[in-house]
Amino acid sequence: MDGLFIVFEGIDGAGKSTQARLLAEWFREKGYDVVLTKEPTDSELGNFVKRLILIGGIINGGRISHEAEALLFAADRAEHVKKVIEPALREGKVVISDRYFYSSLAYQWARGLDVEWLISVNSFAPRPHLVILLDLPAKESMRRVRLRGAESEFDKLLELQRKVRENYLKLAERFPEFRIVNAMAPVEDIHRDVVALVEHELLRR
Ligand SMILES: Nc1ncnc2c1ncn2[C@@H]1O[C@H](COP(=O)(O)OP(=O)(O)OP(=O)(O)O)[C@@H](O)[C@H]1O
Ligand SMILES: Cc1cn([C@H]2C[C@H](O)[C@@H](COP(=O)(O)O)O2)c(=O)[nH]c1=O
Repeated sequence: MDGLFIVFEGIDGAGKSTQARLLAEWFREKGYDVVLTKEPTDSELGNFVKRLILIGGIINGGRISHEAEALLFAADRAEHVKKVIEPALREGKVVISDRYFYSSLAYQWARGLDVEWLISVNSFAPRPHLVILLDLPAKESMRRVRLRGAESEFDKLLELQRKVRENYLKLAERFPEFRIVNAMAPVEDIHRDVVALVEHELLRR
């Protein structure tokens, strides 16, 4: 594949969509053809998955299993890969995705699934050239997304974000495409760090 494939990952509110948009603008100003995309996708399947997570995974009054949830994310991803990512890369475009299969590894692992099973379920997904992990403490994530429900709900969500963050840091040790960026910095400073990583990758090609 000739194009360049970059993924932003991180816990909720880490600044992925902000940085993905800024990076897409940076590439476009330089004359590159860019596809800015995300997961879950904006397709019918992706919207179904998004609605399902928002209502806590409940179908017909019962919670679906975490395995079924992981497979639904993977089904949306398979369509994303076949219909959007691979065609754009074949045409030599820059593809920037806000979340990808590493989100399944970090989140569904935090929900108790086996990470090796998750890796195998997602093995159809081509590895990107760069994964930019926007690393943020869970408390700041909660402040940014303003998830202020009942105290018990807040504690549960905070604990989940903590686990997800830890998982991402473990994944960064396992997958060499990861680069960690401090997401506590101001937006413009993070963008500058991201551009430096991308320029380094462009020089290697
Ligand atoms: N570096 C930053 N410092 C402070 N606030 C930020 C920073 N980057 C983004 N934000 C703010 O934090 C919120 C979440 O940002 P954004 O939507 O980019 O994150 P995200 O990682 O895509 O979130 P989600 O995973 O929930 O979709 C927004 O209100 C955004 O303006
Ligand atoms: C792709 C993917 C996502 N998730 C989770 C992560 C977030 O909590 C939501 C998506 O929210 P966003 O505001 O659109 O980023 O879904 C997941 O658990 N597993 C995945 O594979």
